[in-house]
Amino acid sequence: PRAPAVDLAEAEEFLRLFHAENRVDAPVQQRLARMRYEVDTTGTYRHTPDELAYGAKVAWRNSARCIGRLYWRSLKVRDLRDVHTVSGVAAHCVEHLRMATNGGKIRPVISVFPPETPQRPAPRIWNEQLIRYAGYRNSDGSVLGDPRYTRFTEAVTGFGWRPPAARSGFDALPLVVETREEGAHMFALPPDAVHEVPITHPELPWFAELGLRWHGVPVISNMRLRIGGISYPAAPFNGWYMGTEIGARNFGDTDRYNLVPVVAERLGLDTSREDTLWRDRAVVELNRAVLHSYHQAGVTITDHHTESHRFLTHLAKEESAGRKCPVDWSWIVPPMSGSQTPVFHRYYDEEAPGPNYFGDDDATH
Ligand code: HEM
Ligand SMILES: N/C(=N/c1cccc(CO[C@@H]2CCNC2)c1)c1cccs1
Repeated sequence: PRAPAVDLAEAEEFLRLFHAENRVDAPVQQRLARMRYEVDTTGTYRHTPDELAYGAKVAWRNSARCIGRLYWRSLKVRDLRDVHTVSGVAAHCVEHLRMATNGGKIRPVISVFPPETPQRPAPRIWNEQLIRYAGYRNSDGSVLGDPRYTRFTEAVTGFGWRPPAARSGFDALPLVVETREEGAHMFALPPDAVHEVPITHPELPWFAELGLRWHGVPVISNMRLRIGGISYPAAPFNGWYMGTEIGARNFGDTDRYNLVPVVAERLGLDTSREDTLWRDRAVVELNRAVLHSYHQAGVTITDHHTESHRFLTHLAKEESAGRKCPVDWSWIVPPMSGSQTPVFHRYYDEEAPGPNYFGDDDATH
């Protein structure tokens, strides 16, 4: 059975938007006629490089959960729609890491691999992010590394992946890429493509003894880019981190590295009762260490206060451009000190128009 043809309404809406927001010499009717002909004869249609680049940028602009949208126009779009093999996808993902890292001055980049078409299914990347750390479950139930990835670690180990001789809490997992023709294949990331930051504290020397580090560049690789009815399931994109993602969530969540009690003890805080606010004091120091370390290492990072102000600037710019800006308050408000940021104290529009990025849990694919 043929895959459902492209949603013509979504395709037309996108092409009209592209023509409206960009200086395009050809009349939109011609472009629409060509698209309809392609959909009728092949069940899909191909975006021009300019349409693809614009679609990826607008999908970012439409991402209601993203606080970092002020720079949506600066996204660097890599058109990799002619890369169909697992080794080609893997090699370009490594190149993506190098381009995005840029010696620490991180550049927002997206790599767009082939879309789903009736003729050929798209390549798929099974990692949630290009760089994630292994989680090794010990017999006593304790975990070395990131507890979020114990199942992924067991799966790739079953596939033949071998951890480093000396396992650590920060061993980068292999990339898993699948195509219909070749099946799923694993690729180790070259260590020099994984830029890492050692975590130290601006005033507390003992912090370094915790032996913490984190990778510089976050690259989301499990979200589907949808543009004008076309679905690109492999389109890894990166920005830079907001410190709270590492300091409050990756290091702070009890089902992740769970470091708040450790830091509280080393700070000598009274952890015997909740109302000493030991958790709040420890998570602040954890976040100060993250921001300090990235600044020391010359790796781009932003704090949740600065990023909140930037986001409200973006919101004002969108409103003066006559566009609605979709915002999911529960994601935009940072996971610590919420009411200390200006994004907390207001309401927003919620509905998100296309193009957009979709997670697997999102209803519409
Ligand atoms: C340039 C710096 C950027 C910063 C500081 C930033 C910041 C963030 C943060 C803090 C989140 C919430 C993540 C979480 O709570 O787990 C987020 C979500 C998101 N960002 Fe951005 N972002 C940036 C660039 C980008 C780019 C380049 C794209 C895509 C082209 C993007 C697309 C998204 C999407 C789709 C989400 C929601 C993810 C989901 O629903 O799971 N962001 N961003
Ligand atoms: N700073 C970032 N943070 C994230 C952006 C989107 C998603 C995520 C991770 O989301 C996971 C699923 C829900 N929380 C963790 C993190 C960026 C990654 C890629 C571009 S910017």
